[in-house]
Amino acid sequence: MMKSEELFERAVKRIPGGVNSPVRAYGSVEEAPRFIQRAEGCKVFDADGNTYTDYIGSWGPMILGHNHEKIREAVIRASENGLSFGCATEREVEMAEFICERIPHVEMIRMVNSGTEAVMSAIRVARGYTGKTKIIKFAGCYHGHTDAMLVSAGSGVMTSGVPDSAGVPKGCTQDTMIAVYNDLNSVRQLMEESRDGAAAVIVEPVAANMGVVPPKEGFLQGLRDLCDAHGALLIFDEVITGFRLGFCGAAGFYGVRPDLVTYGKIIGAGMPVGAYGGRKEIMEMVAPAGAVYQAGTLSGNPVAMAAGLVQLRTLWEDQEIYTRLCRKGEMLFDGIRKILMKKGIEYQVNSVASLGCMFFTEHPVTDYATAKQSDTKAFSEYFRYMLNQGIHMAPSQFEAMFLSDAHTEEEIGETLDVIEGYFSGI
Ligand SMILES: N[C@H](C=O)CCC(=O)O
Repeated sequence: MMKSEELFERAVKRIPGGVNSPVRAYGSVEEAPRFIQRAEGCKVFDADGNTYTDYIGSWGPMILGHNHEKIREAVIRASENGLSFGCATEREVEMAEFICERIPHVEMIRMVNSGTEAVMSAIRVARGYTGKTKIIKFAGCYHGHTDAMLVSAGSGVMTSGVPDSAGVPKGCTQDTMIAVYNDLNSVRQLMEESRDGAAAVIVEPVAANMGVVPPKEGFLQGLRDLCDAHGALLIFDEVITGFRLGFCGAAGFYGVRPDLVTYGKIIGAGMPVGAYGGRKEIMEMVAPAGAVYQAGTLSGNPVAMAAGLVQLRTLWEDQEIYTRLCRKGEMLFDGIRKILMKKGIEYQVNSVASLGCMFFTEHPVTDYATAKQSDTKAFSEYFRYMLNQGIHMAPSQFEAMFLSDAHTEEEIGETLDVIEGYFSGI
């Protein structure tokens, strides 16, 4: 028996489904996921001694690659002074200054512990600021597992085929309105239909939790205009795109300014961190400055801040990283497109810079409904083949492939050879 199987046998007895997040499961409690022991650069190493080229990247934060020397050293140094104080520290101020002085739409920021918390808090602030309750979200976008956002959600919720979640009272979701991604009319209609209007529109500016679905030309600006016309705030959930598409995230990449932005794991270079920020007059609503309550013992944790600051400084000081990431994205995703074309297969490849995915469908994927047309059985076969050939990807059709600065052209080329091998065999 493989070590991963042994570990999984133990895990399922004590951890629901044997995993601490559903997206780590390989589809059933019968199949053990590979248990990862360590990672370096773009490689992960499992408990059975296998090495993989990794395209999960801890679901996004490993922009510089795994176990980056400077980040590791910062964590070790910071931890020598203690792990958590639950009190104000200089590093939190450095982090807030570093971000606010470089990202024009973030005038004030509050650290939290995850993207889920960041979204939950941003929504509360939007409601407090506007005095309205309705929130518009898009089918297939995933904003963490807070009750109000578990409606037509992407990521693991979409993979499970159960779009909402048991245990969420109707009262928690009755003010969440669902629009169609890339369809401004659906947003306009919801805004016009709701009596008091919406407090906010929240969107993944590049949807990356129903596979990768880029915004159509004008979609994000259209949301900005609709929000302005109807007195709603625009919230960009940049948990995946923030500091990845460019230092200013999707807002900078597409030139659209949100009122609030949410960040996640990237700010902590993989440590458990989240943050939300935006216009000063809105953020000043947050306690203790204002009347919107939000708190957290571990928020702004000194070790996480130390790790995150090194990652953000490195990204800021060497912005060529973004050019390299784009080049690698082109190499991988255009490479897949070429293979498919050569083989006469009409699957869709969607990508933006270092994010992308292949949909197992012939129809263009622009929203939740079209993403769901993908043949998930065929994807699962492909996933298993890739894994056995040393390519580590999310086990779901509805997640992104993440590139890092540590992926070399050689490794991307090897990945393309494996993909070509798969499509030569079917
Ligand atoms: N797609 C999710 C967030 O980015 C995957 C992470 C998780 O739910 O564990």
